[in-house]
Amino acid sequence: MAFYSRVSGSVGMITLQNPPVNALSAAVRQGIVDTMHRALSEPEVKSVVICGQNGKFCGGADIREFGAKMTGPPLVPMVHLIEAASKPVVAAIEGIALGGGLELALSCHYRIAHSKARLGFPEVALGLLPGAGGTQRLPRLIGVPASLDLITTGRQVTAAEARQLGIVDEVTDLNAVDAAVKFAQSVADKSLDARRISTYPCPRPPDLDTIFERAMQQVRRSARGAIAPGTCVQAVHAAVTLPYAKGMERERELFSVLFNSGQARALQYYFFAQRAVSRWSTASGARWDTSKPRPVHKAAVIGLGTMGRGITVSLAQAGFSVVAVETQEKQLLEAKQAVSGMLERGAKRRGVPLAHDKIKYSCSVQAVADVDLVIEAVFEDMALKKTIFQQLSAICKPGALLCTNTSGLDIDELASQTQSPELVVGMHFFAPAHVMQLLEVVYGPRSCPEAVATAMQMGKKMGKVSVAVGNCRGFVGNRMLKLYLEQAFFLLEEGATPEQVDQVLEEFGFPMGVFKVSDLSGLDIGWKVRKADGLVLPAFTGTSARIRGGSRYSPLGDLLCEQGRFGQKTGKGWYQYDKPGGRVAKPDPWLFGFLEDYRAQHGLVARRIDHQEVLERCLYPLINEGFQILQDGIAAGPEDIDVIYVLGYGWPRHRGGPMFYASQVGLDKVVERLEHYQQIHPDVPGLQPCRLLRKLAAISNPAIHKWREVIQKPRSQL
Ligand SMILES: CC/C=C\CC(=O)SCCNC(=O)CCNC(=O)[C@H](O)C(C)(C)COP(=O)(O)OP(=O)(O)OC[C@H]1O[C@@H](n2cnc3c(N)ncnc32)[C@H](O)[C@@H]1OP(=O)(O)O
Repeated sequence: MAFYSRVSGSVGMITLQNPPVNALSAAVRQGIVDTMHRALSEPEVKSVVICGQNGKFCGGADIREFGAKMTGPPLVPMVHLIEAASKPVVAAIEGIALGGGLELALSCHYRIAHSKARLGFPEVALGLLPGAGGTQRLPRLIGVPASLDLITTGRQVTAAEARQLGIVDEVTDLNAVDAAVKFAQSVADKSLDARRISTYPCPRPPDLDTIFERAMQQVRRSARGAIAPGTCVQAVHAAVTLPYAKGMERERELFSVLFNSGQARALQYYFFAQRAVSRWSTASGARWDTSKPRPVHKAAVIGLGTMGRGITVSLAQAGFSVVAVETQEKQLLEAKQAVSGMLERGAKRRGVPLAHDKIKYSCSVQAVADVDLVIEAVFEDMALKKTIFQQLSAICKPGALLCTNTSGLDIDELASQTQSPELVVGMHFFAPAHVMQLLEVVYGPRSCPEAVATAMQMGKKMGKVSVAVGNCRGFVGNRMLKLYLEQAFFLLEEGATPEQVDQVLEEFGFPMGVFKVSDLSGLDIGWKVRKADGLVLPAFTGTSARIRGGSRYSPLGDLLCEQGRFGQKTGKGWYQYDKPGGRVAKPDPWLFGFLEDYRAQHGLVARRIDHQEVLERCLYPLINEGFQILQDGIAAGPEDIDVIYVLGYGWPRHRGGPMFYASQVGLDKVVERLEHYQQIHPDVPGLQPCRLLRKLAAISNPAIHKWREVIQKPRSQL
């Protein structure tokens, strides 16, 4: 709602009230309309101030209402009512003015912002455009190039930048509402003719066509299939080329196209999913609201390879004191230099103070004796990790949390090396650890709720989105990835090429296809894991060369590694590069010959594989594994899986994540296609729809937020 009061006799004050961000719900819009009419009808009121309760002006349209039938007054007539008012209206912007909130502010005749306020049009991230006149008013106020930047990127600006751009009239360090009241009194008698932005002509730069062409090219490059950014460009174009009323009509048409698109639904689902994962729960019943994190002031990182360095930087930047340990003097020095460089670049980019003095480097593991939490980040070798955990258990003070950065090893096996297995959790960072936003927090069967809560909170403090997952091989992300990789290999055996598979996946919206990513990460990493698992056997031919444990296995990746083709680092992998370390992937004629020889050797006849099959074969087994993970209680809900895939594996955000995508495709269709492929390839693993997927498909594809009701009480696998 919005409530009305009178200040100093002559100022009508409208206060938005809808915690937590004063979003423009039906009740708030109704409240604004009613109180505006009241302010305009009271003769003593000479001017009006609009502000938000609890130091937040307005977070925009109420996204929770988007899926439901529209009630209450629409936004557009509401902003027109304000702009057309005969008394000056001043927006007092504290905290945030985002989306519809900024549109509300732009309909006011003046804007006063607190210095800490942030303003912007984040609609593009929800698959929308500013649909209450934002695309028509902003260019009239600040010009086309700056508007295109803000509207197509969703970038939020500080009050200082907003002042510089001309979005706000005044910035104050004091109370913005008091300042707005004073300001409103000072302009009470002033003419409003020059204050209604919709009446301004839209500035028309001479190189207009070039500006719009460049903007379109830019969004096409960065949007990877998302439709909202390009539509935002079209809406701003209407501001320049059409009179205001016609521009508003065009804005409405374009908004409606976006609003009704599957992309907007996916992005809005994702918005809430990313927030939902902080309300974690574990298979044993521990929960975010009943588990208290332990205080952590000082942390340690053991092992300063690529991952350890990134983790050290993240911890120091988050304000923790860090003890960084690498046992060899030479490696320690190298790591110190690398970490310093990363911190310097980070400080420059983010305009924050350097965090060098937060880190103490040591060659001795004894240096971690007094820390509150250790993150072991040595390479993926269970024997080595076990030794370190035995040492840590003996050295660390009682109550210290022992965490391992692993991409898939058994947390419980490590916990069993310590005297306090309840204090052991996994923290699976993604490379580069100081950049990637995702953290999988892995709880073992014995991890206590406080340990999980502490790791989750540490992740948040490091600026990460932490997702709590159960302990199993590969956890959530890599467990599902295995199925995706396997299918990609099988497709090569059957006649596809790496370029074809990658192209399909990139058209779907992944920044890179599976083979390009493998080349980037290094083919030897998976090879080492497969060797440790006993999957890499000496070369021999015949059907048994492609069978492991009764299922089909493709040794293609192993064969490439045997040739020393490890990907970008060696200049050759699934593609060729101009030099070792080169970045630009080019098709390699050698590989075509290699695949032909391989097929001939194994009696395989290449067939034409179409786009649809590549997509379904790569994605549906991965999705099926996601359902198996839910069935096993390893992830608490589909949102957890989707957030992991969007933030950790490049799944296109405008498709919501693999589980949301499946819900859009239709679960019955996913089951039907998996069964189809299973019939054709009965020996291929991962094609058999799991019980939960079948069950959900059978009850007519319930909406994703209803799945939890069907997922049986997670039975602890742990
Ligand atoms: C004709 C249509 C015209 C206009 C279209 C629009 O206006 S679309 C909406 C545009 N606004 C946004 O996109 C803002 C989205 N919100 C945010 O970016 C952040 O939430 C915000 C406001 C910067 C606050 O961030 P913070 O990190 O402090 O908190 P958090 O993100 O966890 O949010 C707190 C809870 O508020 C809920 N929430 C936030 N914004 C909205 C909103 N616009 N509508 C409804 N609810 C919103 C958010 O979901 C959190 O609640 P939770 O229960 O945890 O999910």
